[in-house]
Order: sequence, then C-alpha cells, then structure tokens
Amino acid sequence: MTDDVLAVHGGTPLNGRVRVRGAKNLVSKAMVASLLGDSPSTLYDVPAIRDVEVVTGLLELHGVRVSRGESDGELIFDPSNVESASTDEINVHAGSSRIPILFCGPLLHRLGHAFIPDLGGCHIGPRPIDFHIQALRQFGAIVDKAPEGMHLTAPNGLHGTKFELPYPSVGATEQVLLTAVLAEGVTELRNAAVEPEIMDLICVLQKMGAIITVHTDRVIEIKGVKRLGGYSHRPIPDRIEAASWAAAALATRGDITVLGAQQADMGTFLNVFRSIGGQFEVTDTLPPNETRPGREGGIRFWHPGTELTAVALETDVHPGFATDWQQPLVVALTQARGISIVHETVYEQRLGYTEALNSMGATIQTYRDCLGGTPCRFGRRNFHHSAVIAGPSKLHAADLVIPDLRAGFSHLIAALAAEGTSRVYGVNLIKRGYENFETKLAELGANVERV
Ligand SMILES: CC(=O)N[C@H]1[C@@H](OP(=O)(O)OP(=O)(O)OC[C@H]2O[C@@H](n3ccc(=O)[nH]c3=O)[C@H](O)[C@@H]2O)O[C@H](CO)[C@@H](O)[C@@H]1O
Ligand SMILES: C=C(OP(=O)(O)O)C(=O)O
Repeated sequence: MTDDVLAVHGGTPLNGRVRVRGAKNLVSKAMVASLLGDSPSTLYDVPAIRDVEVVTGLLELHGVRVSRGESDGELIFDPSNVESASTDEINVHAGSSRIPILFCGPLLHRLGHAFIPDLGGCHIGPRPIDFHIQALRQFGAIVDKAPEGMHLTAPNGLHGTKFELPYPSVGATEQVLLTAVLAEGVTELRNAAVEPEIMDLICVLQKMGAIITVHTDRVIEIKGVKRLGGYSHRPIPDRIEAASWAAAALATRGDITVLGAQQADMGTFLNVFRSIGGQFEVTDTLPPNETRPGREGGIRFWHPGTELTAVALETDVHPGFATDWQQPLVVALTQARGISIVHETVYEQRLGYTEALNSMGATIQTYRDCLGGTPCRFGRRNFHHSAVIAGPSKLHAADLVIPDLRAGFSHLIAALAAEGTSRVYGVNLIKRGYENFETKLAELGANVERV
C-alpha cells in the first residue's frame, strides 16, 4: 500500500487552470451503448480514469475491438464480432464499478444471454438493483441471482413495456433506455431520472438510430427499432469534477479556472457557490492559446477574500443539487461563518467521511432527522443523513484513509486547506473518477508527494 499514500503539505491556496474532459457518468454508459450498434462508434475526450478501464476490459471480453483514434482521448469501439465471455473472465471485474449492470440489455439483444458480476462503486448506502431487475423482467428477461453474479436470458426476446420507477434512479433509467431501444414495440418509462448525463446518453442513442421522446414530468417514451448503427460523439464535460475543483478553490482560498466546465449543467451548484460567497465567471470561448475542437470556454472559481457565509442545502435528483457535489463542497462549508445544514436525500450513508474532517478540527454533527428541507425516504430511519456544520474552523493536518471517490477528493481538499502535512491513504481510489489528479494538483501549486 505504500505507493497508495500521498503526503499533502497544506496551507497553500490552489491557483491556476485545470481541464475537465468527458463526464465519468456519461462516458462509461456511451461505451456500453456501442455494443448495441452494428457498426463502429467513436467517442472523443474520454478521460483516463479507472471506470473507463473496467468498461474497456468488459467490452473486449465480449469481442468488441477497442482502439485509440487520432486525437487524445478518442476511442473507437468495433462491435462486429460480439461474443460470449466466461464467468471467470468477467468476474475479474467483480466489485470494480457499477457499470457492468448496464450490460444486461445490450448483451441480451446481441447474444440472448448475459452474465453480470457483482457491482462495485462507492460505498455510500446499500445501493440495491431491484428497479433494474424489475424492469428487465418486465421486458421479458429471466434473471437468476447466483453466488458468483447474475445470469440473464431472454428466450422470447425483449418487448417494450410500461414501467414506473419508485424513485428517479439514474442507473435504472439508463437500464431501461439501453434495453428499450432495440426491444420490440414501445416502452414508456415514468418517474425517469433526467440528469444531464442521461440526456447525453439519449443523444448518443439517437445518433445510433433510436427513437426516444422525453415528455414533461419525467416521462420517457422509446419506440423500439430493428437495428442501430454506430455513433460519433463528444460527451458533456464532467460537471462533478468541475464542481470538485470549484470547492477546492473555495476551501483553500484559491482561484481555479476549470476549462471545459459548462454553466448549463451546473446552474444549481453555481447558485449555492454564490450564496456561500464564492465568486465565479463563465467564459464562453476559449482563451486565444487554447485550441481544442468542440470544447469552448470554462468557469473561473475563486475565493472572495472575505468571509464565507453558511448555507442550507439539500441534495436531490436533477435539477436539484447533485449528491456527488456534496462531499467536496462540505469542506468549503467548514470555512464559512455560521451554521450550514446539508440534507443528503439521495444516499442514506454519504456522510461518514465527516468524521475525518472532524479529526482535522471541523465541527460537523450528523443527524438521523431530515434537517432543513423536505422529509425524504431516509427520515425516521436509522440513517445519519443530515449534517450541521459550524464554521469557520481552522483545519489541521491528520492521517486520513479514503473511503470512496468523492469523500476521497474531499479528504484531499481538506488536507490542502489544513496547516501542516497530512498523509492521505488509499488515494488510488480517486483515479476511478478524476483523471491525472496529481498532475492537476501540481499544476495548481499544491505541495503533494507520493510517500
Ligand atoms: C456511474 C454513475 O452514473 N453513478 C451515478 C449514478 O449512480 P446510480 O445510477 O447507481 O444511482 P441511482 O440514481 O440509481 O441511485 C439513486 C438512489 O436510488 C436507489 N436505487 C437505485 C436503483 C435501484 O434499483 N434501487 C434503488 O433503491 C439507490 O440506492 C439510491 O438511493 O447516479 C447517482 C445519483 O445521481 C450518482 O451519485 C452516481 O455518481
Ligand atoms: C457515486 C459515484 O459514482 P459510482 O456510482 O460510480 O459509485 C460518484 O461518482 O460520486
């Protein structure tokens, strides 16, 4: 584990520019979608992150040829020879990501059967897959849970269906989309998630030949088609990474320009950022020395130099405040004067990381109650899903163990904001969703080194 430890010498504001590429939560799904086509697909601006490696591995096991294109981050997927893979081979990827569950529909369409390994992803709640399984069964799939994973077949093919999600789950919405596009007949999905990454996946599928209508009130209608072709797509930029750097600027009293960040997908975050006192400026065109095709402008985020203000916020499905923004922003809230309240309504166990912040001098208390907002699914149950943050707190160095992706980034920010040298263990987990984060930190003037 020694190469998985970062010594962080904190206390220096982060200043400079970083670039975000295609969104983790779209890129991996677009890669799965390539399985549905009968000709090659090209995806641009793919970040070098662990989730992309996992999906690449799974695609290759199923006969998809994955190659690099001419431009940096360009990947080409050739699905001409999709084939079965053994459970042993697939299980190499068990526990590494949540994306394998999305192979169900595409593999059933291409092969008539599928094997899905145990899922990974962040440990921020139980993260059941019951909606996925119910939906797949309604399409006509036979789903068998086995100790080594999940086996699926579709002896009578997959047929369009009407399905209402009990909660607008991102993954389950994607599951329905990726299955319905080639299912026979029409599918109506109610209470669908409408995150920007889902809208971008719909763009990908439409480029492939799918017929998908997004109605008002979270209703999505999909008319199954007989065949799909390949796509050529430049993904939306990673709004979660962009917000993470924004939070880092605020927490360290710095000034970070996030090239590639797009205002449209970050409106809710920007409102909260401004309410805390953070300053930002949206630039719609690239500075003269930046010449990247298809990606324009960015957002500069900076600390105002005066005191930050406490806020109350509630995470929610889009267009609410994204749960993945929560952990990095809380570090900045430890620096705001007054009492901030954060009500996490998407995951029941996403506040455990606050203990590490307390060990650094923060004052954060978690509660089972739904504080400061609307009662949610987790109220009156045994989940500490609301946090009260009293600030400002002077953070000091500590030894920290990274529990998951976003908490990991928040630990890093806290260590950078703190006086002294912290040791952050398990930093490689951050690579699952942040491309070249150590290089980016160095470019921003952070004083960090591998131990
Ligand atoms: C790879 C990816 O895109 N990950 C994102 C995706 O995760 P993911 O797609 O896993 O998240 P979901 O939107 O499905 O989960 C939201 C809530 O629904 C619950 N649920 C979900 C499915 C199900 O079958 N049963 C069920 O109860 C979950 O436990 C959770 O409480 O959306 C989340 C919410 O924006 C983000 O935090 C993740 O970064
Ligand atoms: C929860 C997250 O991701 P995943 O669904 O991949 O675990 C995240 O990106 O913050």
